[in-house]
Amino acid sequence: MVLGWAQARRAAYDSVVPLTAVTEPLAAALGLRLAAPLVAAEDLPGFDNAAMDGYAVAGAPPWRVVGRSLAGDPPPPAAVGGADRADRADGAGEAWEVATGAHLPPGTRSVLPVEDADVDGALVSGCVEPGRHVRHRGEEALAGEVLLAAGTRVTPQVVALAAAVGVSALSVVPAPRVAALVTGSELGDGPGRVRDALGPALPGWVAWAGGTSTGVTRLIDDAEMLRGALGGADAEVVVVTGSSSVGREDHVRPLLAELGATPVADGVDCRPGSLAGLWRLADGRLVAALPGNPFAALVAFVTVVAPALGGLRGDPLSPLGPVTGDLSPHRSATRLVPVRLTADGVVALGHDHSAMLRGVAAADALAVVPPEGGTALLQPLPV
Ligand SMILES: Nc1nc2c(c(=O)[nH]1)N[C@H]1C(S)=C(S)[C@@H](COP(=O)(O)OP(=O)(O)OC[C@H]3O[C@@H](n4cnc5c(N)ncnc54)[C@H](O)[C@@H]3O)O[C@H]1N2
Ligand code: MOO
Repeated sequence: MVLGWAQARRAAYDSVVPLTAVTEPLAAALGLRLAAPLVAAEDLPGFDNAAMDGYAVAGAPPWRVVGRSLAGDPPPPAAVGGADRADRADGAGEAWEVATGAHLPPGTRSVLPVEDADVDGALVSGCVEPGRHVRHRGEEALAGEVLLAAGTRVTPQVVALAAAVGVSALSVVPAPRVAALVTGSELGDGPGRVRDALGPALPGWVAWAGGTSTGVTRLIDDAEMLRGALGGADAEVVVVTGSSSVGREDHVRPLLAELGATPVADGVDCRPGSLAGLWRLADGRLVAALPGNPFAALVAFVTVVAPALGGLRGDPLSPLGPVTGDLSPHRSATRLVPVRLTADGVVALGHDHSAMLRGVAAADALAVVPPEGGTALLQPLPV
């Protein structure tokens, strides 16, 4: 069934569930969604330590410097005495010179920053509140504590937190794999042929939408070749460009019907991109039809492929914000228009027919213009 543009986008998203979780090292998990909560493996910090370069002390000044604790040093021995000054000839408590991040020597409670310290030979004095400039074991996280919920996107900051709490691998929803089949006997270089614009673009579109491209295969217009390539595509989503229309050599829809594929969207009421479609095969794979006309193919990609990939990754379907601008609607269908963003709204760039590329290559985004001339929305473009 032909769906409205927003309906098709929603249907593509709703047609999938997140892929089965995998465990990945931190670097490979970047950008994916947590499939399980992030749980601290260790306390953070792992031990009481100095928050400033200076002197670790206890009790009232003055203090006698008895040692040095640098970051990375083993914990200093116990029995540092801030309180035992009564035993000392000069009446001073003890201080340890400490670096930021160093173990806080046992018996000390505060760190006097070096710039606040008066040093007189082996004696240090200065003013510091009890407990100041100390980071306590577990004050940010305790081992076993849930730090982030499942569904959180693994940003570089999440990677940093995981590493800090001793977690080196994460349970994540993997990126869906996408195989591209670019059909067209006319494609190629030389007189009378048409240069392939989509094959070079598809890996970038897939990466932008959060998929992993497994490769682009060029096919001539042949039903059996398409059947073979579709059957052999090892991916969650197969994107077929061209061959989506009703001509003698347009094999996508007849083949999908023959295979008994279930339509999610069979045509979209938009211009360009009306021939876009998405189906589910009996084996669970999705097949997307992208019209051969390049701008139409991109519209189809953002309409049905990108939302499906988002759903497979466990991403939410992002709401599209309204835009204003001088945008002329189509009489009956949603129009997608390449636009540039300005402080006063959007400006249509032209070159926006189905077979064109100049408009969209120069555009910041697409304006999604409803037929009745209501509020237009801003659809981001692959970057
Ligand atoms: N009788 C009808 N004809 C057409 C209809 C229709 O409703 N009834 N719809 C038109 C629309 S809209 C589109 S869009 C195209 C879609 O055609 P196909 O998906 O079947 O694609 P092709 O026929 O193979 O190619 C169309 C056009 O695009 C060029 N092309 C194809 N692949 C590439 C590529 N990889 N890089 C650059 N250009 C490509 C191809 O040479 C054709 O010019 O159907 C209309 N016809
Ligand atoms: O699918 Mo055709 O684009 O309507 O441009």
